[in-house]
Amino acid sequence: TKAFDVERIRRDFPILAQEVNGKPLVYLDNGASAQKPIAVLDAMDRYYREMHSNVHRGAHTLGDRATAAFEGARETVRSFVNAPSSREIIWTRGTTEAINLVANGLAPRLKEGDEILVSHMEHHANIVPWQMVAERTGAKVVPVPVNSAGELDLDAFNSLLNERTRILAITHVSNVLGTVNPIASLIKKAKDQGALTLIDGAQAVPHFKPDVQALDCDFYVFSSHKLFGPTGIGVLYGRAELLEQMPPYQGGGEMIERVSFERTTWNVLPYKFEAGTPAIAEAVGLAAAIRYLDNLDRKAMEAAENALLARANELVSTVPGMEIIGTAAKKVPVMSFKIAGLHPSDIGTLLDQQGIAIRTGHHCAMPLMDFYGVPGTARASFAFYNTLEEVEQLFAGLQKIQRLFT
Ligand SMILES: Cc1ncc(COP(=O)(O)O)c(CN[C@@H](CS)C(=O)O)c1O
Repeated sequence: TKAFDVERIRRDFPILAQEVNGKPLVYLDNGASAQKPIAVLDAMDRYYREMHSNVHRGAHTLGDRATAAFEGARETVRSFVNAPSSREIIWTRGTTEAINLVANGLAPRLKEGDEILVSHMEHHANIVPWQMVAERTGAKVVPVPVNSAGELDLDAFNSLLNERTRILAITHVSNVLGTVNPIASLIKKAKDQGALTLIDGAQAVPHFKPDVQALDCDFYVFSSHKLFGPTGIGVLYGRAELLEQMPPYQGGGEMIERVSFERTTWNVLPYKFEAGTPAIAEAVGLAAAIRYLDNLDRKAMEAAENALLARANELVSTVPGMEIIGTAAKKVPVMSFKIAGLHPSDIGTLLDQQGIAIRTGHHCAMPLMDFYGVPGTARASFAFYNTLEEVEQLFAGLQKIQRLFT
């Protein structure tokens, strides 16, 4: 794989070339939201300048242009996840709404004593919707524990998966730990038990393309804004035969076939789940982000990301009292950590004064914080446009803080 020319790549991301607090911005909070390439900005600008209209109304030329752009974006997403049909690609506001849609759609199948298997490393978006549905149906949410390295306890998984397991809802990648779960085998085991499978791909898709047919999962969800696309839009991939059986998530225009006060019938897939005017420009922006990624050498991108994480791991020992939280064998370039004597939020604030952006807190994964016995962590999450120099700057900043404040 040819060397990854990160300096040329960085010129595609205008936001990176700025100073924060008088220092060059070092943006290491990509797990919270990634930055956007010019190709995305141009695609959305061009959409509004030349194509915008409401969609699926078929009344005039601009409407046809907007509809073609919108449905073309859906096809780009279909290809990105290798779904059999674009009917199985549902636009949502993001990962959170996609999971809520599925949880509500599967609720009619759940009864007293049924189990929904999740993991202890889940984001609240893949815990709370299931708790809400369990509350209503008498089902139970059962968490699979993780080990101290932040890997799923596979023995526990095997013993917790049983004939009462109706759904396995699990993250592909942990937003806190960076752990990549062995989801292909987890999905197979769940299917052997007759359970449906939902995979939270929010932190996976910035690093690799999911193949939903190879994974053979029933649902796969992610957000555009973590995949270098705009906020306000996300994707639910769902197996068509399941989506057909699920009731609509929201009512309104678009999702109907015929409305009368006597009886209302639903539209076909995917529109049954897309009530109201959609996020059209955002769909166009997400498609542009996917095309941008498709033009990158993915192997080189992965090698560059792994080099960033390897450099960070090497430098941990230069900061007295620093400890990594999440040391799985298979990780994406996310590094949560704590420093003895320092509160995570102080680390974040003091790094920001040096122009360095990381995230601190519970990262919407409180059960995981409880497991580690911490109120929160500091988290650096790298993207392919970060540089080894930025990793060095992070640690120089941490060394300075550690010296000054402990
Ligand atoms: C694994 C996982 N699952 C769901 C979500 C929610 O994505 P939304 O686009 O907000 O709906 C996220 C978003 N995690 C951000 C914001 S809390 C982070 O800083 O880690 C996630 O990482």
